[in-house]
Amino acid sequence: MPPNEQESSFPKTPGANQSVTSPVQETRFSSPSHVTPCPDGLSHQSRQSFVLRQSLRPIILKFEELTYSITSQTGKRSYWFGSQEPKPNRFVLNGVSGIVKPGELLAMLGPSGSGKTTLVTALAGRLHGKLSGTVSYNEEPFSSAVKRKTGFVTQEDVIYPHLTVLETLTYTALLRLPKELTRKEKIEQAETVVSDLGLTRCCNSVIGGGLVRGISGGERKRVSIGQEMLVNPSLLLLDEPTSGLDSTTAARIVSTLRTLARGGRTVVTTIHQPSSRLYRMFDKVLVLSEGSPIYSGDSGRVMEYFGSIGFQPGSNFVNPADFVLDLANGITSDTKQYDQVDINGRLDRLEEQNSVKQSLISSYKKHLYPPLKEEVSRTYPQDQTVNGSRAKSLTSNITIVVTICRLYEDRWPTSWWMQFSVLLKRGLKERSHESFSGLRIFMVMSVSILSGLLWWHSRVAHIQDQVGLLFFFSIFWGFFPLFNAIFTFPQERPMLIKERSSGIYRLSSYYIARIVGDLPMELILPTIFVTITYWMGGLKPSLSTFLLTLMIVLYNVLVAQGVGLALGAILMDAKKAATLSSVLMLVFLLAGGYYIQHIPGFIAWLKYISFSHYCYKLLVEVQYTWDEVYECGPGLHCSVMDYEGIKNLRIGNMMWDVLALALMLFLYRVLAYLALRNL
Ligand SMILES: Nc1ncnc2c1ncn2[C@@H]1O[C@H](COP(=O)(O)OP(=O)(O)OP(=O)(O)O)[C@@H](O)[C@H]1O
Repeated sequence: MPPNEQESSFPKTPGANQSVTSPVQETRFSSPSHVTPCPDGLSHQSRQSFVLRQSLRPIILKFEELTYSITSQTGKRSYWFGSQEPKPNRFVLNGVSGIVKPGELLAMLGPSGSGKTTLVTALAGRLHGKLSGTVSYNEEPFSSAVKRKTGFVTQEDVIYPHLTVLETLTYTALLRLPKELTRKEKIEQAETVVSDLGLTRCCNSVIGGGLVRGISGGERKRVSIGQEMLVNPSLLLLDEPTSGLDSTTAARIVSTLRTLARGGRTVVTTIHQPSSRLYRMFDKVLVLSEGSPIYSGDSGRVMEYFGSIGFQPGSNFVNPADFVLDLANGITSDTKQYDQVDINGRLDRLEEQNSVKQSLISSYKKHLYPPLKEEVSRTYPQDQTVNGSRAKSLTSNITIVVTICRLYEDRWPTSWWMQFSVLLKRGLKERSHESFSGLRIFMVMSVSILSGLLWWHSRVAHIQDQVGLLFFFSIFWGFFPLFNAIFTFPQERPMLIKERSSGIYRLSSYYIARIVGDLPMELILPTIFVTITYWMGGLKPSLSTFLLTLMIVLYNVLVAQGVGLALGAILMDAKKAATLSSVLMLVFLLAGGYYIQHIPGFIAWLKYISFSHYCYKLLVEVQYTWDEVYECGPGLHCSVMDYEGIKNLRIGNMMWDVLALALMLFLYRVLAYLALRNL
């Protein structure tokens, strides 16, 4: 990384210095002769630039008459079921149409709650529910191929907080770039994005978030954009990429978006309150008022249009964005200010605002919608895509482009094994702080030493104490891994949704990587615990018995972890899962066979679903032999197997207990996997 690269270098892509030209002129970037991704004879640097800066396969995005409604609740509770009565539908989007071509940057403006996020999510193919109307990408519906060519930056940045900027982008590159690129090339792509987005200065800083201090909000947003840029998306959709940022950083981000658009991409962004400097960078704007469009077209013609329908700004020097946002709220230059009106006046004012909004919606339908509808329904020649006729006439470069496009159309960008190994490494790195957290180690060490002292050199003569220690093993190493595991998927949910909706990896590779990644710590801590407590507690001084005890405890840990994963994945709510697992563990504790020896028959079945019961039984089975005796009264010796607490366990064939645990180990993990599939 060049040491002199400073943030001021941002952005350095070729289009950065270009003047804002019409999108029609810009389509030259999409010419196939320019989009050769990796022609031989070029340096690495220029190869990367080609891939990053020109769209491989431009997309014309069209949306027609999009309408989306939600059913909210009235708040009245039904007497019997406590459910709420459904309210009539509320329109979040109402007849929104538009067209964005490669090379264009469209901004969606509107007051808070006007439906911008809903619209951009619908265009990204991620909106589920009652969406009507059509969205097409080069005249085709949304598909996995489109998904892979689409970058979507959500309003909240979903990035791992403990990875550095470079690590974040490198892992994304390794996962998202096609398998035909070498590992080295992918890493170089990530480095190029780091420098292109002016992130060089903070590339080794952790992202941060929550309680972890990391890079700034603007830098984090650029990392999110960089993650999408890595795959050289043909269509880039962003939800409020500038919210919460200072005007300079916001301008930098919008300037990057414009540069990306100039590279032949179709870029759509929602934006809250752009300054006039930012506004000038947009090619087109779409203004929403309560879900209905009031303007759609050239950004430069907005004042002219509203002037033509009788809405003039109060002064000559007004930011067009402020002006249209006021209009979208129903506020015109004639509307009285808040502090100038009383309660009655406010009611009048609301009516006035509603009538302004209605008048703007009607004007849109009358003046803007007919030509827009005509433009949207026109079929555009596919000569902007490599599959078009122009492509056929071109030389060997095209072969490379077509190959790359085909790669992007594969179901998955990388092999299962590659996904697994990258996800495993990324997970280990991200969670290393928590896996090896001093607090966890301290907790396990202190509990093991304390229990070792409490059971210090217990003897078979004190059979009840010894059996209690074995029961404690099964319960402690049931609770602890279960509680750790229930948080796994609720915490990972946003990342999983984000990455799975981008089609980056298979669920199976993620799932197995996650389970394997958690294993070392899940197994190391109980090993330390058992080693300390077993010998301090005076259990059978035999290496083979110790090893068997350890294996049973580790087996129990894996089953408990599976239960926790399944509960977390099914409920997807850590609080609910924690409550349910407390109840479950309490049931297992009571039904385990240690506290209550004579459980009534009608409820005795509970122990068969308790993994702690099987673990406890196995621990007793390996600890004692049939010929062992204990002092059951003064001068009296009884067989250990006749001790009430052991007799009731019905010790017999260990194989069944091992099999029961194996079944649970498998079933709970399958349950968790199936629950994740429905995310
Ligand atoms: N799934 C949903 N459940 C309930 N309300 C919803 C849902 N989706 C959207 N809405 C409502 O639809 C309206 C539009 O929401 P949306 O997030 O699209 O607005 P926005 O313009 O992006 O707002 P902001 O600028 O504040 O982010 C809001 O009133 C929101 O509460």
